[in-house]
Amino acid sequence: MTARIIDGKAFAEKVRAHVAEDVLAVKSKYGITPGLAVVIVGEDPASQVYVRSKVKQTAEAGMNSFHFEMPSDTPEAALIAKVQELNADPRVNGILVQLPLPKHMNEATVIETIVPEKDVDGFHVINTGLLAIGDKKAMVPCTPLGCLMMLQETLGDLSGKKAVVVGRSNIVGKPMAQLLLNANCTVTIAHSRTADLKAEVMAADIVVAAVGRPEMVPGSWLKKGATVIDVGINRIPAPELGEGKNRLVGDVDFASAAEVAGAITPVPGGVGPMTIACLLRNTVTATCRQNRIDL
Ligand SMILES: Nc1nc(=O)c2c([nH]1)NC[C@@H]1CN(c3ccc(C(=O)N[C@@H](CCC(=O)O)C(=O)O)cc3)C=[N+]21
Repeated sequence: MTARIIDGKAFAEKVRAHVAEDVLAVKSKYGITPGLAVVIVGEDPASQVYVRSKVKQTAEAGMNSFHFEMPSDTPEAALIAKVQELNADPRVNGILVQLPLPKHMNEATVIETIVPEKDVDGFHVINTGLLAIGDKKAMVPCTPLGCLMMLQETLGDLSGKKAVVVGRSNIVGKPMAQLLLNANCTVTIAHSRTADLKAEVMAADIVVAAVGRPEMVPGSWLKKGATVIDVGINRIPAPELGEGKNRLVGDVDFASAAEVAGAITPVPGGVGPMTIACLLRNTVTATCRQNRIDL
């Protein structure tokens, strides 16, 4: 069997085109331009590519993009003051504080400072709680939302499917499990202490891998025909490409998994582009809610 490749890049382009249409409508009907503010503390070279495409795609969607870089030794109080300033700025509809933050900061304290209505990452406890009770007002974290969209596009109705989420982070694993549960899947969350990970994965129709360990899920663990969503973005040395070169791999061993799976997302070109598209989508949603606009 050779799996169907789920083209996240192409899907994300469609989502962004739709977002651009909505932005145009909000502008022409209400004279409002959605604005997204991104705050980055310290310079993490791995996030540079991500930030650049985020800024570029915000502009392409016709939205305003506000960008703030603060040095890594910024006091937490100064970052909180910045967030409060953005909370109060009517041109800013969405606020993203790039994670991880430097170790001297408490991430939860900073995230809880963002007003929930502008929390386009969906990381605020209010949004986490709204998602947990299945309330449509929840801002849903971008990566799990992108994964859900790809699953629905691939499988249609997810009701009754057995899903395993490998990884229990607050930003991917837990919200992913909530979304799958809200979509009527039977959900297992597996993690580093799971007794028999292979058996859990083997039982699943849907596998979402979000652990950050390069190629840790081999094809031999998969049920035949399973749908595999690979959230991992790992940079590993690739001497075959030349000295000092790297390549991107997921948390799933793509070559062996593609022999067994029914459909699978590639890395790159799978979940990553969908994450950014969903961030833009969330920013438009936030703009409409803040201005009581019904598109
Ligand atoms: N508050 C916060 N929200 C985030 O959503 C967030 C964050 N912090 N911190 C960093 C991570 C990382 N992240 C990525 C999103 C898209 C790609 C992406 O589009 N990747 C391309 C490849 C890019 C490349 O070639 O390196 C792909 O997978 O095809 C990557 C990484 C969002 N993050």
